[in-house]
Parts: sequence; structure tokens; C-alpha cells
Amino acid sequence: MPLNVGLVGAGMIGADHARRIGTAVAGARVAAVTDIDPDRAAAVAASCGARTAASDREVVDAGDVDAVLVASWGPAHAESVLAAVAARKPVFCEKPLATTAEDCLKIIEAEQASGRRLVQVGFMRRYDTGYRALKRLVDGGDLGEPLMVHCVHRNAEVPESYHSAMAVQDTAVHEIDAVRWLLDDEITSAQVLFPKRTRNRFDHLRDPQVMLFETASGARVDVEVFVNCRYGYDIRCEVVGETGTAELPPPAEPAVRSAARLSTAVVQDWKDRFADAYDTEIREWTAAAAEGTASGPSSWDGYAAAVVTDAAVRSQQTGDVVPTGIGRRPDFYA
Ligand SMILES: NC(=O)c1ccc[n+]([C@@H]2O[C@H](COP(=O)([O-])OP(=O)(O)OC[C@H]3O[C@@H](n4cnc5c(N)ncnc54)[C@H](O)[C@@H]3O)[C@@H](O)[C@H]2O)c1
Ligand SMILES: O[C@H]1[C@H](O)[C@@H](O)[C@H](O)[C@@H](O)[C@H]1O
Repeated sequence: MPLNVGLVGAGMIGADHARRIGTAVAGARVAAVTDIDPDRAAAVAASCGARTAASDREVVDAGDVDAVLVASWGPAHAESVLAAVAARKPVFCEKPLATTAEDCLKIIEAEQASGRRLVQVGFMRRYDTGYRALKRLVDGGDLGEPLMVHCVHRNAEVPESYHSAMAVQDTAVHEIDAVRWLLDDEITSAQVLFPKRTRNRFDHLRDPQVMLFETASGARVDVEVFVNCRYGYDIRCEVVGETGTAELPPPAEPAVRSAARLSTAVVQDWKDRFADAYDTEIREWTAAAAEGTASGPSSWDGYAAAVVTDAAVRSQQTGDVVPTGIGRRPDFYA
């Protein structure tokens, strides 16, 4: 019997995950799809042989839905995740887990009360082969004690609806999770600085931004976010340890020698850059969900990302170093 997945949110990434479940994941199928835009729900349902449902509640409560995939807008995530946890169904939630730390805590409490892990958050970098290789080096002690991490997150461009806080909440949130995971260390403070602004995009947007984080052990992390860099999608990460450094490998692209030039194409967007990571992420989610549980990035990771992004957004107003106030991770999430 395949795992029957109920999809909440049939936008860009929801449709992509539905396609992925149909083509790249064995032992799972999409059974029901809902979206507040019924046309989108109908189109995605038709593309994967599923039925449509009127609401997230209907998806969660359906007798033939074993697990729920939430890919709606961030502000709608908490309600759907809480409903799935209440129904004791495994749930994958695209980032962010919730848009407030308070809602993340409600999910943590409900999940702990259920007695087992049910929630996986969509931080797909943890499934990227390059990041996994970096993690093995850090964990294996090959670099000595990690002291610093230098990160770059560049998008070719963003739509007009993208605003300055999203550079933290939507974009740097990936580095925030990846660095916590790589170093196995919590982020305790955040600061955001604004360099000279690009003239190439909207007046309302501060772009680029430089974000500085400190971890509980004293490691320092810098993240350059530049979401209108024009030339492509560019993700970099270098861990500097006491005895060595390691850098994320660039995506494998052929080196082309032609017309007296040696060149390599730059990947253009996140869907291509992390395509394999998304496949692995959803495969590992469905495998755990088939066992009635969840693995990978947890509700605690979703909460930690929320408190760090809150601190960084506050720092955007003043430039101050803002403590994150992160507490102790419950043993449930050890
Ligand atoms: N992990 C990643 O790299 C990654 C990449 C892109 C998007 N995301 C996340 O995925 C989520 C969706 O992003 P997107 O780019 O697909 O956005 P999108 O706007 O294309 O799609 C969101 C969909 O959710 C629907 N929706 C909103 N509220 C709903 C509700 N209450 N019930 C049902 N449907 C609802 C909208 O109608 C829309 O179709 C966001 O949280 C985003 O941050 C993650
Ligand atoms: O929602 C997207 C997505 O998370 C991408 O991975 C990131 O590079 C973009 O900056 C963000 O807007």
C-alpha cells in the first residue's frame, strides 16, 4: 500500500512536490489536494491523479490521507500543522514552520504531547550532497574546532512583493538552519548591516544585506544576502576551523572550452540548484511517515529559525546586535 499524501497549498513548490512524489519517490502518491485558489488545486490534483478537497481540515481528517504536506503561504502553516499533529498524522511543512515564535512553541508543545515526532520542516539544504559532505568533515573533526562560517546567498532577482525583512525570513533562513545544523550550535545573537544599495531593483528593498550571527560556543557567522545579483543563483558556504577549512562544492556544471574561453554556466534558480536535495528530502520524509513518524529538521529547528529571524529583523531597524533569547532544546528533540 502506498503512503497517501494530502497536499495543502498547490502553488509553485506545492506543485513541484506533487510532481516529485509522482515521479521520484517510490511508495507514495498524492491522494488529495487543497488550495484557497480552487483552480490551482484542481490543476495540481489533475496532474497527479488526486482528488481536490475543500480545506486543509478536510485533507487532514480524510480517512485515506496518511500524511500531510503543507506548502501554503507561511502565515497559514501553523494552523494546518497543528491540525495534522492533533490527528496524529506525520506532516511535512515547508519553511517557515510558523511566522511567529509563539506559534512554533504551540506546535512543539502539541507534538511533545502526542508522544512522538510528527513534524519535519522543509530545510532542504540538509539533504544536499555538498552540505552533507561538509557536515561529515565538521563532525569528523577534520577541520578542528569550527571558528567561523562565511556564507553567500545570491538570487538573480526577486519579485516586487519581496521586501527587506524577507531577506532574513525567506532567504537567509536557509543559512540560519544550515549553520545551526553544521555546527550543532545555537545562534545567540544577530546583527544586520546595509552596504551600499544596488540601483538595479526596487526602491523599497534594502539589497544587499550583511548578516552577522554569534553562536553559543562563540563561533561567528557572516551571511551576504544579495537577491538581485543579476547573474544567477549562487550559494556558498565555507567553514573555518582551527586546523583547516572546507568549502561547499559548486554545482557540477561542465567546463566549456570554446571561442578562446574557458567557461562554466551559473545555475539560475533554487529549483535547479537543489533539485536532488528536494528529491532526497521528500523521499526521507515519506519513508519516516510510512513508519508513522518524522525525521530531519524538527519543530525545534523551525522554532530556532523563527527566534533568530525575529532578532535579525529587529536589528534591521537599528543595526544593533540583538540577542535571540533561544532557550534549551527539549530532550524530545535531542
Ligand atoms: N524550501 C525552499 O527552498 C522553498 C522554496 C520556495 C518556497 N518555499 C516555501 O514554500 C511555501 C510556498 O511557497 P511558494 O513559492 O510555493 O508560494 P506560492 O504563492 O506559489 O504558493 C502558495 C500557495 O498556497 C495557497 N494558500 C495560501 N493559504 C492557503 C491556505 N490557508 N490553505 C490552502 N492553500 C493556501 C495559495 O493560494 C498558493 O497557491 C512558502 O512558505 C515558501 O517560503 C520553500
Ligand atoms: O523562497 C525562496 C527560496 O527559499 C530560495 O531557496 C531562496 O534562495 C530565495 O531567496 C527565497 O526567496
